[in-house]
Amino acid sequence: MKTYFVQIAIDIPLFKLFEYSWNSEQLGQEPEIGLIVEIEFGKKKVSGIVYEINSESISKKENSAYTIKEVIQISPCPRIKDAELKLFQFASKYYLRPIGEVVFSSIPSDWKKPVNWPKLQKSIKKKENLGIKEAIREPLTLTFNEEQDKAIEALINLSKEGKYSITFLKGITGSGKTAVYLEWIKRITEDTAKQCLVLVPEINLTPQLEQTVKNICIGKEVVILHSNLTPSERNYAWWKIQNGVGQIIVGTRLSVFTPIKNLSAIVIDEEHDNSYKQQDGMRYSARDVAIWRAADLKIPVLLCSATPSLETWDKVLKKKIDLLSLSKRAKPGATIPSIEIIDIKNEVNQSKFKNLGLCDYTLEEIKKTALRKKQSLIFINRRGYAPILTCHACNWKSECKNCSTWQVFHKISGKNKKPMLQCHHCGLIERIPEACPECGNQDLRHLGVGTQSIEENIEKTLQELRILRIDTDVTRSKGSAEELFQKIHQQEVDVVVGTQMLSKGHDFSNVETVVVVDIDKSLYSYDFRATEKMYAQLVQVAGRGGRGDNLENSKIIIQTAFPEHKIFNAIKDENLYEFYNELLEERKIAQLPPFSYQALVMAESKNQTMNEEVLKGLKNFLENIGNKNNGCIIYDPVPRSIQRVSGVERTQVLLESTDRKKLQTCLEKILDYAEAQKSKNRSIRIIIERDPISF
Ligand SMILES: Nc1ncnc2c1ncn2[C@@H]1O[C@H](COP(=O)(O)OP(=O)(O)OP(=O)(O)O)[C@@H](O)[C@H]1O
Ligand SMILES: [Zn+2]
Repeated sequence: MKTYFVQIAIDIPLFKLFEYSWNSEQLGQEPEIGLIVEIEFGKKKVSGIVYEINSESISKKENSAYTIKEVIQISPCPRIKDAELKLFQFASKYYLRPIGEVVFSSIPSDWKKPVNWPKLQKSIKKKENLGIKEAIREPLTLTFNEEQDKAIEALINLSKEGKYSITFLKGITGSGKTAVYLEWIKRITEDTAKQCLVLVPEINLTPQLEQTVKNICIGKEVVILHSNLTPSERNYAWWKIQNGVGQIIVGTRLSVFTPIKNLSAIVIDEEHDNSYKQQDGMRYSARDVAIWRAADLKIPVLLCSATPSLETWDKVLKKKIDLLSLSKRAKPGATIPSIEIIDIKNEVNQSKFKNLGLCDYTLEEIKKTALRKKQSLIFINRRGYAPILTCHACNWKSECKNCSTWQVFHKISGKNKKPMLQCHHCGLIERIPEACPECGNQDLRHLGVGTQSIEENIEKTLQELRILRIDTDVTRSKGSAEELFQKIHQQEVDVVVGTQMLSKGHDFSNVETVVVVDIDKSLYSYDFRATEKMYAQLVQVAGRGGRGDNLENSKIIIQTAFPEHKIFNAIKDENLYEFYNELLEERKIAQLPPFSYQALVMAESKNQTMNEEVLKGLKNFLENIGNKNNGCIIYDPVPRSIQRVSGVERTQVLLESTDRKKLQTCLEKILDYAEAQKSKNRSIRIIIERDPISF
């Protein structure tokens, strides 16, 4: 046995591998790419992954005084397999992040410290010995309708072919998409060697889905993966998946990187959902990574939604993605709610409406719904009591000290449930001033509505009703969201007020009336995706109504001052064809995604001018290396839409190209520039983001 030199990737933000020597005799085996090992880095003992093997040292050649440290030991982690290494390499290159960071994002973080290894192994053994006592379940068997049958058959044929395919299952809300893909997965996993990955957008969606998966796929080991698991839960889940024991994996975006022994199919539920996009660290899209992974493994991938992203829909139209459709609600007795657009133009200036945020008609309908023993759901995308506190005399506003945004007025805040001002960006919490900090006037007023004020208004006006509020302020502790959703399922409440947490995926059986308030700002937004996002949100929210028996009065009430906006016609018949064609046409004319590819280069520091200088330098840099017009448009530096967060000034440059490869080449050059800037000036952070969805 001999000595080798291995290049190791570590979880640090440096685009560099580190050389160590490998004493095969001492380590008991020859080196292999993908092994996780213990090394000394600086003075710390850390985990690293073997990424390259050489028989001679590279660093010694360059610098003979260099002493090369030895790999200390091999971890008990299974070796990262070639297919996964390829996946990590792709993500590292495409999203321009160091490989070590990508690899270690796929492993529970406790494994990063070698001192933990024995403890982690012990905990896995303990859990294995304990065995899981799964409750005995009544299998949920559905008689599928014709469309569902057709979709299932088509999918089964695809998985039999054993090659890459990409299919979009378009189904109106409640049309039984979940039932279809679960039946498919159940059939695939009848072969006990096979594993399937189901990606879901939100953590709070998984409890109900977990039960449904277990009731349909009886006897299969279902593993749930999301960021709210305890470290020991995550560790065991990851272990089971790697070893092929967990056959069905239901997880949020991070699970897309999990090593899976025999991955045979991927489902991306609610594929349009923005939470598939990671917005910090490695800014990846789990949907796009999942599709790449499926193509690489030559397995089928299924995207599902009632409201596809325009990117996906464009590919459907171009026949790059196959289409399967479900056009009816699946449950016998379920209805499609009627849509009522309520014009509030005449009411917005009336003090009654201003105080309540709800018009008389809406209140009346909520009351009638409760009298019929049905539930109402009020959707407002803003938590807190009111978005701004203001002084009537001098026009002072509750601006955050650290950010270029307003602090939100919370009437109930923290454990003591006291009124406070909260910044939703930096988290700054302050007492409500007794008088205006500028002019001393004591008459401070709040502007606009939030979940808390709507809740309070209904409590006051419809006293006999039982009300529940669901937003992240009340669901912060683990498991509490689940408890609250149970209250809705068990008919313990008449009216639910909540944020978008309410809108996705929930299968409520007694919601008759759905009310949507305060959406007008998003209808005319600078964000070119605003209409698409709003459409998806409205259809999803509307889709929570009329899902059970005896809900023929089911209706969706949308309060708006712009009833003529084209979005409302599109929602009325859940017919997206025409509406999407129109949106695509607009994007085509403006050469916006999906007709071009975008990236952001962002600079963050305490100094806006410095940010701009550095970003301006970027253009010169590209010109100097002869890259001026390499098929990319590079726009001028501008402040981000929220310019300052936590005292940090944020500036961006947008890059656009109709050619993905050209954009990639350009970004790789920019990465060199960013790295050079970083070593010159430590007070500035440069971030590159592919395919951004918010600006
Ligand atoms: N063939 C069927 N017969 C009876 N009930 C069905 C059938 N298919 C699905 N269902 C039921 O209809 C309800 C909605 O189905 P599912 O959740 O699969 O729809 P979905 O299209 O995924 O909905 P959404 O997009 O709104 O989340 C569920 O309660 C499900 O059990
Ligand atoms: Zn702030």
